[in-house]
Amino acid sequence: MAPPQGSRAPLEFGGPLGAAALLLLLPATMFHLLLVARSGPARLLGPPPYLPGPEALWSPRALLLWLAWLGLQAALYLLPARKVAEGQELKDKSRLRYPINGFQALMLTALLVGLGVSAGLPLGALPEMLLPLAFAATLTAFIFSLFLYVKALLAPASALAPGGNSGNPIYDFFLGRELNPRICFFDFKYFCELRPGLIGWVLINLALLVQEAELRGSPSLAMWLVNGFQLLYVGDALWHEEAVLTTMDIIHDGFGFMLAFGDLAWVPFTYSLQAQFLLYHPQALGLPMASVICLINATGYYIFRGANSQKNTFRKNPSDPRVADLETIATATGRQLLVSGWWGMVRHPNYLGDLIMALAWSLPCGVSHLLPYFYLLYFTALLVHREARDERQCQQKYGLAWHEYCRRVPYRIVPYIY
Ligand SMILES: NC(=O)C1=CN([C@@H]2O[C@H](COP(=O)(O)OP(=O)(O)OC[C@H]3O[C@@H](n4cnc5c(N)ncnc54)[C@H](OP(=O)(O)O)[C@@H]3O)[C@@H](O)[C@H]2O)C=CC1
Ligand SMILES: CC(C)=CCC[C@@H](C)[C@H]1CC=C2C3=C(CC[C@@]21C)[C@@]1(C)CC[C@H](O)C(C)(C)[C@@H]1CC3
Repeated sequence: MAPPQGSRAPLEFGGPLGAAALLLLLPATMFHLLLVARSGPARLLGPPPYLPGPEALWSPRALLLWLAWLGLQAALYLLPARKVAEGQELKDKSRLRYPINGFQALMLTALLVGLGVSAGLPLGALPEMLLPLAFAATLTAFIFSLFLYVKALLAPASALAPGGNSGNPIYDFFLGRELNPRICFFDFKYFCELRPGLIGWVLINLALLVQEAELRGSPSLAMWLVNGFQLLYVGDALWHEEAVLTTMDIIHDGFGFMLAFGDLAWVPFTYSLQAQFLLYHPQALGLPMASVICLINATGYYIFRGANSQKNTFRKNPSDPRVADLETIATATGRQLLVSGWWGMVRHPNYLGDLIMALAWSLPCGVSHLLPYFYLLYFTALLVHREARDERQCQQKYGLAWHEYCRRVPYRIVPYIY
């Protein structure tokens, strides 16, 4: 059994108490949002319209459907991949290998859903099942995180994450102990981060669009925009799948309840909130306003993609002609930091682009309710917190060079503001 590691790593999320609170708060928030989105007043800050009884949450059919979805995505993950990528170097100097076939999984899922619908599959009935499906996903996340916690007890010390090994079971269960839990080639964290939740999100959006068409004759322009923007975001994530290998979640965070619940339940059931809201609260949106919103989304996407691609290209090969002319700072680790281009504008240009897109996803829902802006508010808090965590890690990693970078690029996310 591996001894607890990293016990001196500073505790995050308010330590064991904060982790215990989040274990309850995150699922409660998700169910609150699901209930409120379909209620008339749709008040984000008000009480839920009713408290669902066990019969509204528990459905063997929903559980079966959810497990079949996970099974389908796992089977698609195991299909031959166009490429196998290597991850970052690990503590023991080894590198893990990852299949790059996420976009293929998205396309095959679309094909299967298309075939199902033409054979009579009632996609428009899915929105009625959101509550029991979310319950099934939450249950799965709890059981799966328990499995991951136990599995980590058998893992060698070198396989453990820098955080998540405090010795406090609740904290470690929440944060995750093992960095890259796997069975053979099947990497649980990498699979969950990009497949069932992200693809499930766009499928739920599509089902909401279909139900709106069934109810009102055709989908509204607002629903088309939300579906289109979020499909672009998910398609982009899967097209640039390899880039996820350099994100904080894969490199630094253990795989525990936070990510398992986040990937499997939180993403599909709360990120589809705008489309859920639009089904029950139709909004009239004119073409001029729709064009402005498209422009906002395009600007956000341009910054998000430009910044992420610039960093990934640079990390893969600093002499790549696309980044070779950028100004850099040398660090004691041998790695360099970009100080011009996107990364010379603010220290997290990719977060800025992501936030601008988040705004564009909410605007089609109008300004009469706060609820569709939940994603923007939550995401701002998540990214500000994430930026602070990354800052600490970079300070540790790069020391003086990081200080120099912060001096040269003083703003974190929004130029001249933050
Ligand atoms: N939709 C959602 O719910 C969420 C989306 N995201 C998105 O995921 C993406 C990835 O985010 P995340 O993993 O947090 O962070 P980043 O992709 O920004 O990665 C941060 C890392 O980049 C490297 N880095 C920082 N500054 C520089 C520089 N100047 N030059 C070169 N490398 C630098 C450092 O790692 P090193 O030096 O070791 O390479 C640092 O640890 C973002 O676009 C974010 O918006 C994130 C969370 C949730
Ligand atoms: C509140 C809660 C449960 C927090 C858990 C956070 C997770 C929901 C997010 C942490 C990092 C994420 C990323 C994406 C989705 C949300 C989570 C899992 C991401 C896959 C979305 C698509 C992007 O293009 C991305 C690949 C850059 C991104 C990676 C981080």
